[in-house]
Amino acid sequence: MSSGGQSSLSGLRTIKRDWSQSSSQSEDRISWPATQPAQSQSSKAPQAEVRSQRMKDIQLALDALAGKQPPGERPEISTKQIANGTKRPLPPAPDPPPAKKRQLPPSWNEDTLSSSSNFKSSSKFSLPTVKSTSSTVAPSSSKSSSSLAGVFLSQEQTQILRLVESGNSVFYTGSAGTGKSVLLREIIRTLQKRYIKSSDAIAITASTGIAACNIGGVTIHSFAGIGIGEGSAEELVNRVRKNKKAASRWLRTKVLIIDEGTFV
Ligand SMILES: Nc1ncnc2c1ncn2[C@@H]1O[C@H](COP(=O)(O)OP(=O)(O)OP(=O)(O)O)[C@@H](O)[C@H]1O
Repeated sequence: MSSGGQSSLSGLRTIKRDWSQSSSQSEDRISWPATQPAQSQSSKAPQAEVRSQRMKDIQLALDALAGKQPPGERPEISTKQIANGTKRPLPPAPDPPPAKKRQLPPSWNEDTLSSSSNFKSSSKFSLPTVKSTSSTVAPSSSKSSSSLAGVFLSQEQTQILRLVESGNSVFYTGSAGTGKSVLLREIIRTLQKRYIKSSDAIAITASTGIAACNIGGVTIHSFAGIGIGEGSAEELVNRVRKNKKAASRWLRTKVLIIDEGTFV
């Protein structure tokens, strides 16, 4: 190995190395680019520029040795790709398809839609018309506007309703599903209209709590103020007379309705 020097403006010297003694090291031999010799002593090139050029040359040589590729030809790997574990550069994303223009029917005029006055008229929704149904209680004299739509009392139901309206005490019964509850709701509706000023005039009761809830009333025992109803009739009457609230209820009641009365 010999070392020699050729003076340059940067102050560095070209080192010549003899690699012939070791063949195994020949592959790693660095081909140091030769520093451009100073053309003349009187050159005014700044030392910093020459020094940076020298450093670039060295860097190029090192990169070429390490990667076998010039730095400019190596693919750029972003930090994102490294984080994702993908070292290969991703293919460029395809261009998004062009936005399709909505096709309007030929009868539509876009100028018409853009006009504010016409827009008001076109945005007027036409909801389906709901036809109100008036009282459907059969050919009765009472016109109940709040009765259920589509319910027409049968002839028998209408007959019972008329008896109640006339002030008669009525007991009606029938098999399951014969329309007793429907009739009772109509009776209550009719009487509530008649006694609209004194709501206490109608006592809506039932023999059981569930039956009372179905018609919006209370149990007959609760209304009467007799507790569980133990004792003789005289004893119960005396108990009601002593209960001022219960006695007052009895006195104000004009109509007593008892649903499921057969269970009392
Ligand atoms: N006049 C009517 N018009 C139309 N539907 C009716 C009429 N009367 C009763 N119905 C129908 O018949 C069915 C039975 O009526 P409802 O419940 O009043 O009978 P119910 O005698 O009280 O029965 P249950 O004794 O089991 O309580 C119900 O679906 C009711 O809507």
